[in-house]
Amino acid sequence: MLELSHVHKVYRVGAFGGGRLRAVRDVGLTVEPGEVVSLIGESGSGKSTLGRMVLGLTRPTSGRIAFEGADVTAIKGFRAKKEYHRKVQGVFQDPFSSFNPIFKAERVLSMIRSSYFPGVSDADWRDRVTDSLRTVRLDPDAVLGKYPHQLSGGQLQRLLIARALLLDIRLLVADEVISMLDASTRIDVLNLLADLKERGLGILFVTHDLSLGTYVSDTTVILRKGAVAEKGPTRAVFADPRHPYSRHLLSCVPRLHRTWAEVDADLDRERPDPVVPPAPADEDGPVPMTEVGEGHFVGADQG
Ligand SMILES: Nc1ncnc2c1ncn2[C@@H]1O[C@H](COP(=O)(O)OP(=O)(O)OP(=O)(O)O)[C@@H](O)[C@H]1O
Repeated sequence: MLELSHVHKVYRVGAFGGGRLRAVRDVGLTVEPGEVVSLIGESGSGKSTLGRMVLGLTRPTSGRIAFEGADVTAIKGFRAKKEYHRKVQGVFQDPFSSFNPIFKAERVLSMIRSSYFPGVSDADWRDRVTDSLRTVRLDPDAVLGKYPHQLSGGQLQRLLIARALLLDIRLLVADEVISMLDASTRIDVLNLLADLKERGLGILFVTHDLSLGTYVSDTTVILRKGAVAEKGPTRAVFADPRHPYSRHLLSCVPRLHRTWAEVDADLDRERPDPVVPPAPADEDGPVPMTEVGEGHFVGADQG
C-alpha cells in the first residue's frame, strides 16, 4: 500500500540556505493494509520528516514514495492533494495545538463535511459522525458541543482520529500521538490503534519510545541519523537485535515484568555487540542492508 524506496531528504539550512542538513538517508520501508509499522528513533533521527513526506507536506530530495502504486511526490495542485488526504491522514503529538480554540468539536468535524461531502444529507452526516466517534470510543453527546479546552488530551487525540476516520482513510500517520498523554490514556489510544488495524487500516506509528513500539506494531523500523539501523518483524527485532544501536536502545527499556535474577542472568550471558560495516562515505548513495533473518535487516554504522 505504502512503499518508500531509497528516500533521502536534505534540508537547506543556514544563511541564504547555503548549508545542507541530511535528515533522511536512503530509507526503504513498506506499510500494508492492517499493518502497524513503528518508526522508532531518538530526537532528530528523521522520523517526523519521514512522516511529513508520506503526508505530502514536504518533498524528498530523492527516492520514491508510492501510495497504492502512485508516486506521492508527483501529486500537485489543491484538488489532487485533497484527494490524497481523503485516503492518507496524519495525527500529531500535540492535540491541543491541532484545534482552533474557538471551534466546538462539532464544527471541527463539519469542516470535513463541507470540504469532502457537501452533498451528504444532515441525517447521513449525523450517522457518520456518530459512527466515527463511537469507533474511537467517544460519546457524541459528551463531546460534540464542547470547546477544545473542555476536553482532555486523550479525548482530543481521539477526536482527531475520528475526524480522519470520517474520510474512510486507508493509511494513518500517527506521529508521537501518545507522548503527551498520561499512562492510562496512552493505553486507551494504543488499544484504539490496534482496533483500527483490525479494521484494515495501515498505520505508520512514529515514536521515540521503544517500549510503546512493541505494544501495537507488527514491524519495527529503527532509525539512526536518518538511516535505517534495523528493521523487521517486531518480534524478531526485539528478541534478537543485531545492530549495536538497537541493542543500546533495548537495554534502556525498563523490564518491569522481570525479576532482578532474570536481568542478572541476561547480563551474564550478554553477547558482545555485533560488528556492522561502516556506512559508505557517499551520503547521497545507497546504504547497504544485510538480511539476518526472514524480513529482518540490519543497516550500516552511521558513525
Ligand atoms: N524544516 C526544516 N528545516 C531544516 N532542518 C530541519 C527541518 N525539519 C527538521 N529539520 C532537521 O532535520 C533533522 C530531523 O528532524 P525530524 O524532526 O525529522 O526528527 P525527529 O526524529 O522527528 O525528531 P523529534 O523526535 O525531536 O521530533 C533534525 O536535525 C532537524 O533539526
